[in-house]
Amino acid sequence: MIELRNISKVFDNGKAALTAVDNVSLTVEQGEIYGIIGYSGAGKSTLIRLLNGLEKPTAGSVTINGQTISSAKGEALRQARLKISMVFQHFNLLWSRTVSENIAFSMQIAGVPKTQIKRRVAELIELVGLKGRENAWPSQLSGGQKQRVGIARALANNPDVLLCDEATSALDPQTTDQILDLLSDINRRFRLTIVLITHEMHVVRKICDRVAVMENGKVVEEGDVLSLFTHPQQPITRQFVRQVSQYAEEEAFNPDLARELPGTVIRLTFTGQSTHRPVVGELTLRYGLPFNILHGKMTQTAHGLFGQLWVHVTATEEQLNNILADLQHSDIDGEVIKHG
Ligand SMILES: Nc1ncnc2c1ncn2[C@@H]1O[C@H](COP(=O)(O)OP(=O)(O)OP(=O)(O)O)[C@@H](O)[C@H]1O
Repeated sequence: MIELRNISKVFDNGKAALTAVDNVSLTVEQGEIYGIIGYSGAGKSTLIRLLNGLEKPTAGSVTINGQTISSAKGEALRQARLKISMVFQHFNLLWSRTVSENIAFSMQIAGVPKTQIKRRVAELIELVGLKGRENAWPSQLSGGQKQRVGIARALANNPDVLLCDEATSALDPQTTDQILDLLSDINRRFRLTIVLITHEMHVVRKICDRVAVMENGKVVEEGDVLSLFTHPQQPITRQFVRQVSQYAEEEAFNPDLARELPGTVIRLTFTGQSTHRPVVGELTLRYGLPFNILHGKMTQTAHGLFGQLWVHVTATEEQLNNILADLQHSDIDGEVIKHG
């Protein structure tokens, strides 16, 4: 659906060159919610502007639905951009137009007949939950309502791709969740491909299928959300994972606890179906050993739960090997973090 091949963007003001996006290659599948996370200055905004053709890459190509956006010009680029919509952090509404008029605007520009516009606006108002607010002015709306208008407006021309640029960063946590639920609902109902950029891991955890982590213009880590949460490889990814409250630093397992105990401490990491199994109970019954739970945490993502449990047990070498084999068999990652 979306293919970025070796994309680089260098800004050169004559004195110094700055590489904002550095050799990025990504593929986003049709119907996916794809997150791009990074701190300020990582290159996310530049990357999203390359996706909708607002910036031309210095090197590489951007292809959306088989069309090469990076080399499209004039009318071809204009037509392609009609199918790539954007939702902004600060809503970017027209303040002198009502809710309905804001939503209608891009259809008027595209020359859609009036009766069709009226029907589509009513449909979109319903979809984003703004019934009764059709004639309100943007200044009369809450932040969440403004973003609902922004989303309705972005959907007006039935886009193939919805780009969200920090769409919830100006909202409070409760409103953020409502807007994320709306985006997730739209994605499911219309199989609309969504690419969102954010600096909040909560957004990724709540609605993304896959995620790319950006640092200094590069994608340093990429994968499905559950794998990234359970096996973050890069220090920056670990920092983002810790951002999510359940994984906050103060709730991390205290390694001193393991050092003081005789025997073995195993960290179990489970995802998906394995979170529903009474694993510790099963192991206790099978081996007749008392497992002591030292620490545990669970996190919900768009693809189900994942969790980690730290257990302490005194077992023979043979029992321990069997326990680890059993865990592997049940799709649970068992890591001995202290032995003997
Ligand atoms: N038009 C431009 N001219 C020169 N430098 C630019 C331009 N646009 C972005 N940059 C630089 O490119 C780098 C990446 O910026 P970008 O806005 O893409 O990052 P970001 O991850 O979106 O951060 P933020 O969330 O703060 O916008 C920054 O160092 C920025 O100063």
